[in-house]
Amino acid sequence: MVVQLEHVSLRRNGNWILQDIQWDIKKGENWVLFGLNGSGKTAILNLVNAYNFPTEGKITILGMKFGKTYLSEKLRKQIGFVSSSLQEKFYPSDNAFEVVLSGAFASIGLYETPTDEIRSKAISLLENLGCIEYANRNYETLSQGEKQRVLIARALMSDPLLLILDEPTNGLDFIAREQLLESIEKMAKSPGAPTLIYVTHHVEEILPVFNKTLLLKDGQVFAKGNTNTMISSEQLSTFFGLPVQVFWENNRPMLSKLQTIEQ
Ligand SMILES: Nc1ncnc2c1ncn2[C@@H]1O[C@H](COP(=O)(O)OP(=O)(O)OP(=O)(O)O)[C@@H](O)[C@H]1O
Repeated sequence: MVVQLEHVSLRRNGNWILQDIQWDIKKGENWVLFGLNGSGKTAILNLVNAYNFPTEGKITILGMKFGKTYLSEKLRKQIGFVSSSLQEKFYPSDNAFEVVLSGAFASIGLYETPTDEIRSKAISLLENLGCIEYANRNYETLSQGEKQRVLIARALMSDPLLLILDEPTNGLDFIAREQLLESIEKMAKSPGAPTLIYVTHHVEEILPVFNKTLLLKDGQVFAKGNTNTMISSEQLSTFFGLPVQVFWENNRPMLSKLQTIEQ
């Protein structure tokens, strides 16, 4: 089991943000965590990353039970995390290559001298993710889409067993989004790829490699299972409380509403 959440609940300022979450992620599965704004997606990720501890319930990640202790450095490196909120944390003067290299040391900024092996690994990840041509550019000069790809390459430097992609297409235009999704699909299909969790509130971004989906609503699991059953007109109409239609084209879903939404 890669991730196991057993009856997990989280309370903040007197409110239950998550309630009784049951979620098992097995090797060979890639999950979409789908929910509207405020449904608790970030709260779940913060638990899986061990940034927060649950108020109730048990969490086991990569065979390690989380208690009220810090994660070992080793386990921390086995969980990759890519989020647009990370983009602000790098030193503007670091180039893309240095940002990727820093992933080998789980550091922001480069303080250790990378070995030749680490350097060649960074180069091949930059190539695989289609960012080699801007490897020497300052990170701050890259577009949002370019930054996201560099961050994925960085996360892969430590050979994570679990990689969390938190709304990675935020702020991307259609072309940049599709390019990023293609890179993610290629990476997910490559040998030794990590188990993926893809967090989104856009149905259109769900790639065929994401065979499982958890629908999160108001801090609770609304439903979970195979993506094609979860992302269906029937299931999503109940989920949104609004009649919607899901169309599948080239193994990708598209969503359209069937009536006006009352404000
Ligand atoms: N420290 C806190 N105290 C009180 N409420 C909180 C706290 N942190 C989060 N919340 C609330 O918990 C709910 C879930 O928040 P969370 O950020 O996990 O949602 P989300 O699904 O990631 O949303 P989005 O898609 O908008 O990022 C929200 O209603 C939020 O206001």
